[in-house]
Amino acid sequence: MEQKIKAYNNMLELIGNTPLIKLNTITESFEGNFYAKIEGFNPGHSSKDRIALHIIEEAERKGILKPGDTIIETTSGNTGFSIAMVSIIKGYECILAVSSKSSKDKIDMLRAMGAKVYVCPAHVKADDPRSYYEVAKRMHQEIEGSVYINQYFNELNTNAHYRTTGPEIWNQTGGAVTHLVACSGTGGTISGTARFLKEQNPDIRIIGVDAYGSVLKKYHETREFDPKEIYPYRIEGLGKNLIPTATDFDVIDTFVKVTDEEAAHTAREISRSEGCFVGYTSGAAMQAVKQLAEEGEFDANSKVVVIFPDHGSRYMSKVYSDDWMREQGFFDTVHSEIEEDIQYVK
Ligand SMILES: Cc1ncc(COP(=O)(O)O)c(C=O)c1O
Repeated sequence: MEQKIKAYNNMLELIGNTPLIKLNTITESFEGNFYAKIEGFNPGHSSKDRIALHIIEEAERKGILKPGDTIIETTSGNTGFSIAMVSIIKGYECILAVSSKSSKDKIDMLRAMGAKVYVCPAHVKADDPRSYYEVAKRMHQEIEGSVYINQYFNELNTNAHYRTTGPEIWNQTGGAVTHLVACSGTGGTISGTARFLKEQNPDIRIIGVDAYGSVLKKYHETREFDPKEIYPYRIEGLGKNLIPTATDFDVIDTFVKVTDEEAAHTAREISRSEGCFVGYTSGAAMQAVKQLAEEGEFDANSKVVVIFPDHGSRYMSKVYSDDWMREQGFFDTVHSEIEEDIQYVK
């Protein structure tokens, strides 16, 4: 009798439908019920798989992309990895302009996935010719038949989450979700997901997470771009020094800012308390949940969904390195240095 082979046709079929997992320990003292959407379960280990697949398939559908064409993007690492993965399977060249703030692990991973990488200085203005935005734009002009994903200014980024992340959360919670807490970088995740959820139930509270050193929170409150809000910070993928059109500020109720230090410690705490190995911005999102709980945002009936955007393995030389934490001054009086857990047997 012929055996039925149970196999996926390729990695792309595994994108999306990530699990929603109840948080138990880290939220123990808070009122309400808390669930994490674990985007590290995507085959490229982050939520960016969703937008890479959606944007590339839309370009194919419109006849913009032909076999062998080049896909160009700016990225803090995750989007690049996802685009490189989709490009391999679909047969495109992939060029990535990345920020020098990205971890070495991330850059090496992009190279491992066959991408051509340009590392650009992180602390220059967005319109500086050395910024990764300007470098990507230039490459796009120079390379014939190239497609520039432009995730910060591409409505398809937001649409990808409107079509996938939003409906998944609605179905996984049986429509009971009361709060969404999500990081905002391009804003695609929070805006697309929120737009879908608010269409189902306009009372769902949408809370964006921003970094100190980013303009997003102030812009949301005043609709004014304030350059005085901008200064260097460490966390990658959270906050921005410009206003992305992929962000729909109208569907976000409020923004919460978190520090680099608290986000880093909270990422480590999630891993150690929930057994869920997550990235730096997951720590930021969870830190925002902690601050909101302290402010009395939740009650016993709250069903809070927090999005954990990527997997912890990408941060071994950053938040999961004690040396790095020490160099940043993150082991201070509030967070004393963790006990030495490694025993060297001689
Ligand atoms: C690790 C990480 N977390 C969060 C985000 C924010 O997601 P979005 O760009 O959809 O706002 C990004 C985006 O670059 C990211 O790389």
